[in-house]
Amino acid sequence: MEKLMIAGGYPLKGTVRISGAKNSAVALIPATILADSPVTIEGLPDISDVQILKGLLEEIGGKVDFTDNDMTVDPSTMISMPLPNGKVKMLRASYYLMGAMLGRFKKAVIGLPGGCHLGPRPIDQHIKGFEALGASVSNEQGAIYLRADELKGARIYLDVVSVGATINIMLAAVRAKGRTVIENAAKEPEIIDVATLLTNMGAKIKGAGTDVIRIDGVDQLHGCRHTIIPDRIEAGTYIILGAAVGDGVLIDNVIPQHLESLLAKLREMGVHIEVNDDQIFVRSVPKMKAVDIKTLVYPGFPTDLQQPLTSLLTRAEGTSIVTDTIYGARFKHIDELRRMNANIKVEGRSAVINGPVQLEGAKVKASDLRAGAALVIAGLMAEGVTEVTGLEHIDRGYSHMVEKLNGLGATVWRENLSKEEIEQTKNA
Ligand SMILES: CC(=O)N[C@H]1[C@@H](OP(=O)(O)OP(=O)(O)OC[C@H]2O[C@@H](n3ccc(=O)[nH]c3=O)[C@H](O)[C@@H]2O)O[C@H](CO)[C@@H](O)[C@@H]1O
Ligand SMILES: C=C(OP(=O)(O)O)C(=O)O
Repeated sequence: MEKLMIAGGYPLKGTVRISGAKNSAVALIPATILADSPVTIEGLPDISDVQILKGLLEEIGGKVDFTDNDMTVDPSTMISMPLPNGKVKMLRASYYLMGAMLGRFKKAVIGLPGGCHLGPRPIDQHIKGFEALGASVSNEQGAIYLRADELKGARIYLDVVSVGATINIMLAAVRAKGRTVIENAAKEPEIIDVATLLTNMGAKIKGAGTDVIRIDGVDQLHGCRHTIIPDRIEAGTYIILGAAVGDGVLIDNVIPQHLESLLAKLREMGVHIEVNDDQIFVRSVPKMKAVDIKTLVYPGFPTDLQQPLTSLLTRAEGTSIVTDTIYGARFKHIDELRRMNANIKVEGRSAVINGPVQLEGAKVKASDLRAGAALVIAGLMAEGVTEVTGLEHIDRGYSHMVEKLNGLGATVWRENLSKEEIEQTKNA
């Protein structure tokens, strides 16, 4: 087990290149199951979620080569192996194996997913979709059992706008008989990316990126090459970091339109931002204004950037209120930020942040992926050294974070935990 050491209080400068999108990657990889010949996905991030999914595809008999961020999957030798336990519990997106395996084999057994603990994360809308397509679904001892004699297109209205349910239903529907219409679908860029891959594989999908998606089922899907979109959440994290401690940070390989809600808020705070075609330049300013933020489905402010932004808001003058309408309990980072001298309290679904304060280095623990990002940003802003544990969460979603930070002039390194520290982490 390791901890991340951060020598804080120094300005960062230079260029950071953004990796492929985690939340696309974790759907694109399972989508390859639906093809009958090899699929290559270019530009995948080097993160543990991707490695785990690679292992899961191999468990079901796929041949997978992952070299220099490009993954080629030969799905022709895959079998419908039950996956009730094991690796599926290590990430959220293993739920996409349900839609993809159901679509290909008309049956699947997949353990309930893991991922970040952000309060309750039900999958009732995924199940409603599978049932509407004709599958019988049961939950037995923590695993979902799915079976269908035949999948038939259906009209499905999502009661909750869900990224996961939208993609999962697409995966199950592309090889179903007839037309499926998903209404009240999520509109996140990752959904368009998955639809693009499936279309390149021969699927017939219209409307991805709007709230009505129409899918006309086809009998077979074939191999293709696909380049993943850049990670807007990783990009947003480095933009926030640049706003916090940047003496001129260029974020390279981004799609600026994916980040409009964040850029608007940062401009409101007074942060200096310049946008080019696929780059965003950000520079910190001595004084920033407090702002209120409400997380919403895309194109609203993303819940995944709420935690990193909280760290920056400790520097803003006045009171900021951050309300998470998607995950009302996504505030486990707040206690840790308080250890670093932040003046924040949680009231219901909101965090109330009073600033400005000078953060101070401390020993803190990442409880989930974006809490980890928030603590790294706070560590870079703080005076003194910060030690962050819980790195397995950060490794799920940030490719080569230490190298990227040090490339901007930070002094950040990983160290093994002592036996004593491992015991303390277990008891915490
Ligand atoms: C792997 C992946 O892409 N993860 C992202 C995805 O998670 P995920 O796909 O799990 O999130 P959803 O969009 O499904 O969840 C949105 C909201 O709907 C609720 N809900 C969802 C499904 C369901 O069947 N029933 C239900 O009630 C959830 O509890 C949540 O309040 O979108 C989230 C919201 O942008 C992001 O934070 C995650 O980073
Ligand atoms: C919550 C997240 O991921 P997951 O849904 O994979 O747990 C995230 O990426 O912030």
